[in-house]
Amino acid sequence: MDDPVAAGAAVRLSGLRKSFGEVRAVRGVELTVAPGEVLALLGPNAAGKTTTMEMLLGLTTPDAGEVTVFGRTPRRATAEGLVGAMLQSGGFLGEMTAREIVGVMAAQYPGSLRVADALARAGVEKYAKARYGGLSGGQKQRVRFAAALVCDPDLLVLDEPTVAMDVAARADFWAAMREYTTGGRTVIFATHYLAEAQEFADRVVLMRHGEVIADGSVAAICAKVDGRTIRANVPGAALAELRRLPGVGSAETRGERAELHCADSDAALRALLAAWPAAYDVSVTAMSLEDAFVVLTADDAGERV
Ligand SMILES: Nc1ncnc2c1ncn2[C@@H]1O[C@H](COP(=O)(O)OP(=O)(O)OP(=O)(O)O)[C@@H](O)[C@H]1O
Repeated sequence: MDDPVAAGAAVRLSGLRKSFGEVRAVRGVELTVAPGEVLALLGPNAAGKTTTMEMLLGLTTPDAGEVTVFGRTPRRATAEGLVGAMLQSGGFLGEMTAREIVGVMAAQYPGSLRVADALARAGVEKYAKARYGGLSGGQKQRVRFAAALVCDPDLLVLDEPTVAMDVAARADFWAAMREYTTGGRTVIFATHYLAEAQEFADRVVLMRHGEVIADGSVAAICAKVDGRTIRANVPGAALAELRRLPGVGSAETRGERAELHCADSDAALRALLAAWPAAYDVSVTAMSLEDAFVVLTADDAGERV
């Protein structure tokens, strides 16, 4: 490994491929993650995010390509306690308590946190003695977070970590994550909550059909998509008519509420108001990560990226 960035990387994925029968889940992913980066892995359902993470953790064997985690094989990095993971699949025995689960994890790694600290960081103390099987979905997620944290890993890999958490639990979770990353530790998380990526990630990697289609800061990803978004209530307008307006790249409607992604929002706005003078509640905004996501992952978007 001659490249010093790659040599010191937290994670390096090169030429990674994985198929399940006819399904080409991951098609040649290249990714180098520096220590200390907080990276959000985004993409629509079936984009290949979970499969990529499972290969990164050594849980799935790639058909081709190479994975290193802190210069080691994924299994070795995990065995050394360098990696903590929270995945969608797999759970814990329902009869065990959170304290027992986290205790079992801690016993495997010499440099682990105290069990009570991991439970506190994940906000689990109140139900630490309750059976895992009797907890709610969001509570189970917190226990899984405590189990991922307890080995005090340098890299956390989290697949949709806040799914099933309520608003307060999500806020607690991200506060704990901020504390964890302050020391320069690395996080890779997949999410469908784009606001979480926008707020917490230094870097966003967008996958679609098993490939990385965009990689950069939130600002850089948004800048990949030219233009602005016009939102307006447009009584009587058909979607096809809106899509044909000058300057409009793509459009969606919900009832009379229209959302137009525009390369030239000035031209689009003039034409919109000329055609439908009764349009109201009009706003024109720069691209958000969510807008960019919609445009970049649309099925005809392959040529734009
Ligand atoms: N064990 C498996 N057996 C067969 N097909 C699989 C398996 N795991 C994943 N796939 C397929 O690979 C593709 C990618 O799935 P993956 O779970 O990696 O996507 P994802 O981006 O994580 O999706 P989601 O956002 O829905 O979690 C999908 O078409 C999925 O059906």
